Amino acid sequence: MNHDNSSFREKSVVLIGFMGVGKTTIGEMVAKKLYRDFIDIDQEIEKEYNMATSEIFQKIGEKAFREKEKSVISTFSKQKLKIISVGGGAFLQEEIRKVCLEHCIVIYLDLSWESWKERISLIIDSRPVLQGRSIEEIEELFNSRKPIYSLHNSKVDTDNLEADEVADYIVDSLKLAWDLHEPH
Ligand SMILES: Nc1ncnc2c1ncn2[C@@H]1O[C@H](COP(=O)(O)OP(=O)(O)OP(=O)(O)O)[C@@H](O)[C@H]1O
Ligand SMILES: O=C(O)C1=C[C@@H](O)[C@@H](O)[C@H](O)C1
Ligand SMILES: [Mg+2]
Repeated sequence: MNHDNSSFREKSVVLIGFMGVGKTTIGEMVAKKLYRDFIDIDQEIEKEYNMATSEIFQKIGEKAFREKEKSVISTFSKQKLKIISVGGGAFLQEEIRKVCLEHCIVIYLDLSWESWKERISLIIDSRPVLQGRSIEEIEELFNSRKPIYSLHNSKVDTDNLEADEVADYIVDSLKLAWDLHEPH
C-alpha cells in the first residue's frame, strides 16, 4: 500500500544494486536527461566527513558509516523529484528499504556475476568492503546480497548494455509509468 500522497510523477527515483553495477554513473545520466537533481549518497557522506569512503571505514568505522547512510537516505528519500543513487550496502538496513519503498520509485540494476567480474579492477581501490577478500569470497558476498535487492518497483538487466543505454531505458520506462499513472 502506498502511504505517500505526493503525485506519482514527482516521486524521487532510487537506484539500488551491488557495488559497481553502475548506480552512480547511470543515476547521473538519468538525472541529466530528466533535468532533475542527482544525489549520490556515498558522495553526500564523503562530503559530510570530508573523507573518502575507505578512510571513513578505517578511521570511524563501518557502523558509523551505516548510521550516517541511514540518516542521509532518510532525508533525501522524502524529497521530491530527485534521482538518488544509494550505496551497494544500503538495502541491508530494513529502515532504508522501508523509507525508499514508501516514498520513491526503486529501480534495481542487475548484473550477472560473469559481467561484474570484468569490472572489479575499476572499483576495488575505492570499495573497502571488497578489500582483503578473495574472488571466491566476493562472489559469495555478491550472491548473499541478492535477496536484499529483491524489494524493488522495477528491475533492469544491465548485462551487455552501455551505461547510457541503461539510462535511456530507465528514462523511457519512467515516462511510460508516469503516463499510465496520469489521472484521466
Ligand atoms: N553499463 C556499464 N557498462 C560498463 N561499465 C560500466 C557500466 N556502468 C558503470 N560502469 C563502470 O563501472 C564502474 C562502477 O560504476 P559505478 O561507480 O557507477 O557503480 P555503483 O553502482 O555506483 O557502485 P557503488 O555501489 O560502489 O557506489 C565505473 O568505472 C563505471 O564507469
Ligand atoms: O556495498 C557496500 O557495502 C558498499 C558500497 C559502496 O557504495 C559504499 O557505500 C561503501 O563502500 C559500502
Ligand atoms: Mg556509487
